[in-house]
Amino acid sequence: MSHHAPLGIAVIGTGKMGADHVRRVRDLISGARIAAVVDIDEARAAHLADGIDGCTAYTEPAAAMDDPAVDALIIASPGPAHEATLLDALARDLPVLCEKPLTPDAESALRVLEAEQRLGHRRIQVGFMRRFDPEHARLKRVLAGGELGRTLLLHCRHRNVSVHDYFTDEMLITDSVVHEMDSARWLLEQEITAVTVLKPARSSLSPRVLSDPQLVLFETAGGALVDVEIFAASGFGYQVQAEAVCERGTARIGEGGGVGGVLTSAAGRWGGEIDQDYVTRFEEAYDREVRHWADATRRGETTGPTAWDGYAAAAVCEAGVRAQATGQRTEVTMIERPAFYA
Ligand SMILES: NC(=O)C1=CN([C@@H]2O[C@H](COP(=O)(O)OP(=O)(O)OC[C@H]3O[C@@H](n4cnc5c(N)ncnc54)[C@H](O)[C@@H]3O)[C@@H](O)[C@H]2O)C=CC1
Ligand SMILES: O=C1[C@@H](O)[C@H](O)[C@@H](O)[C@H](O)[C@H]1O
Repeated sequence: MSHHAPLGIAVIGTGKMGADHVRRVRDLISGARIAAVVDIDEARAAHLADGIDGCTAYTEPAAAMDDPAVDALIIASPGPAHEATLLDALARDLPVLCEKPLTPDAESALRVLEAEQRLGHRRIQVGFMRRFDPEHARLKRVLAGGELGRTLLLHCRHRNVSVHDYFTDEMLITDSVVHEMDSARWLLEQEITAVTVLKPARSSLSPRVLSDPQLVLFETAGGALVDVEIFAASGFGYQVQAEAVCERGTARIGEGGGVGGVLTSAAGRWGGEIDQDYVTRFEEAYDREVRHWADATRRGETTGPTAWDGYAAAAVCEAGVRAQATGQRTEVTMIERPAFYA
């Protein structure tokens, strides 16, 4: 498929991320337009469609997929809804940008992986947008450059101001730490082999259903250790930080506090602002991610993070959820990487 007419995109799930992707495609992505929006909340989709020329609102993902104006999909419904939509999309050979997680557990991710392989070509890009973040890309280049030697440790901090009211302990792993699963695999170019989860005293300010914060430890195939602090309701700001400790030095990102990292000195104080949300902290990454996907799709290609990457993260999530529940170090079980995803 090579597109001259604008690529007609359906956005499935029009909550926080979906609505942001709709705005992004509408305002920033050349050669693409929003042809449909889908939400089980009929009023939400209808309200969004109202402001966009030639956009139809649906409550069923499959109905949008059957709309001849729709060439490709962005899936931004919650993780547990992704599998059914992905399988329907693959059955129709539609290109998809699927928000992370691909699916929340390994078995469902494997079903998606198998369906894409049966189709015989890649159609899924997974929304691991940190790979498109300039800071993460610089860290990747430094580590790949080899001057610092092997990476032995990766210290990560992942702090949200707050989370949706439907957030659970499990989602700390499958919805939040899933980002570090992907960034660690990508930065270190190694699979994660085991997960341990430790819980300090919970913050009395976090939602009662959450044991928040938690400390998650990954072991990797090459012997590196990755520790991740996940603090879902930190209250004060959005921070994603990483420091790689290598044989000949360290490299760290995420210290600037986001919003351009401007440090001010005034009125007897110094400091800067901290982003309050991923929507601003990763704005450039999302823009680059969606542009990359739309451009590749118009060329008839699928690139970026693969369904294999989504499956690998889901396999680690599954071990992580078990480790969280049992307090035990839990080994990751995953299939061999199929040649299809080499
Ligand atoms: N890459 C990133 O940094 C981020 C990714 N996400 C991901 O984006 C996705 C959506 O997250 P949010 O926007 O925060 O959630 P949200 O709760 O704000 O929005 C989800 C929307 O999907 C709708 N929905 C639920 N089931 C559906 C179905 N089967 N079909 C169609 N619509 C359905 C809901 O009614 C709601 O409007 C999740 O996969 C999440 O992990 C979310 C935030 C940041
Ligand atoms: O993907 C995201 C959310 O779904 C998740 O819940 C947050 O913890 C992450 O920081 C954000 O990037």
